[in-house]
Amino acid sequence: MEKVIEVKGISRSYKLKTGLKNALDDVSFDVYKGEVFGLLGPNGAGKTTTIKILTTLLLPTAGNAKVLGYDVVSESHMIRNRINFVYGGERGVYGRLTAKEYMHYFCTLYKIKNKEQAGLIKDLLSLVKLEDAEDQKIHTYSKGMVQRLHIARCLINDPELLFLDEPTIGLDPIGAKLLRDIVRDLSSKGITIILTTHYMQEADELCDRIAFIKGGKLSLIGDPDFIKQSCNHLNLYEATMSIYDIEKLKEDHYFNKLEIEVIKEPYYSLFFEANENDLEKVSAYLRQYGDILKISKRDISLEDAYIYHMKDVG
Ligand SMILES: Nc1ncnc2c1ncn2[C@@H]1O[C@H](COP(=O)(O)OP(=O)(O)OP(=O)(O)O)[C@@H](O)[C@H]1O
Repeated sequence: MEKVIEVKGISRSYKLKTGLKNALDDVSFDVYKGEVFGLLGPNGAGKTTTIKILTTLLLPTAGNAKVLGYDVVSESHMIRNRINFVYGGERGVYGRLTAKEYMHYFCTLYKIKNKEQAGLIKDLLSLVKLEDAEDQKIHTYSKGMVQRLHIARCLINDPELLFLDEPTIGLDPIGAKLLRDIVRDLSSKGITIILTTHYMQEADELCDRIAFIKGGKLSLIGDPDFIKQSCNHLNLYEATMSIYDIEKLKEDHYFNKLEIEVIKEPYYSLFFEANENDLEKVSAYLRQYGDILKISKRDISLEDAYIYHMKDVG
């Protein structure tokens, strides 16, 4: 498989008054052509720093990285024309322009020939489902439309590699779904995509492989199933039952990470982790609190795995 990104031991530190801050610490990974690769981690983990280094906007303080075969430090000029990026919640749009005018402006910046601009703009605005709003001024756009316009803009230079940093942040569920559909569409066209997101369901849906990053270090890398399987030892249950002493149950240390949802008293849904792997034994224990209507072991989600692996992050 062709590697489009090769990261070898990159670090990035900042000098602060309080000492040296390691934003990235000896991170290594590869990304293959055509992948949707997710970088997941809490705020301040080092995701944006990684993306800035790979998009040649920031220099690493140690290690090296190649993008499309070129070194991000010494050959950055060879990389820039062949990649593009969108930061979530990006402002930087010119509200008084229409989408078409905005795209023409960027086409000119990207030195697209005048006679090719109209056709390209039409195709790109239609790809991001903005064809009906192309003559509308951008300040009338919803957040989701603005975000899709950013995507259209970053496709002008026909990039082989796209960096999307929290592309669905602040979007409503329909706007976010539209954007995910576009990401899938771009991926099916062979564009390699590096994605950061705080939405685990989104990462699970879109990413071929995922890297967990915390405290500037890469902690786990693999496809979503592999990441979930890393938590196979967790015994997660969900139950629907009547409970007559909910306070007693809340204090029972048999249940870890207990979440309780009231359906209609005395009926509740319970979500919890137990040290016990045997459903029968867990059911027997639970019966002291009431009658069980339904109980099952729950599959491990990417969010479960994320919470487990990030648990010691403050
Ligand atoms: N210019 C800077 N000077 C000092 N520290 C910085 C600078 N830029 C980033 N950092 C620090 O580097 C660490 C990594 O930041 P980064 O923006 O890469 O995190 P992130 O994973 O993208 O977080 P978020 O999810 O909040 O976007 C943070 O602790 C941040 O405060």
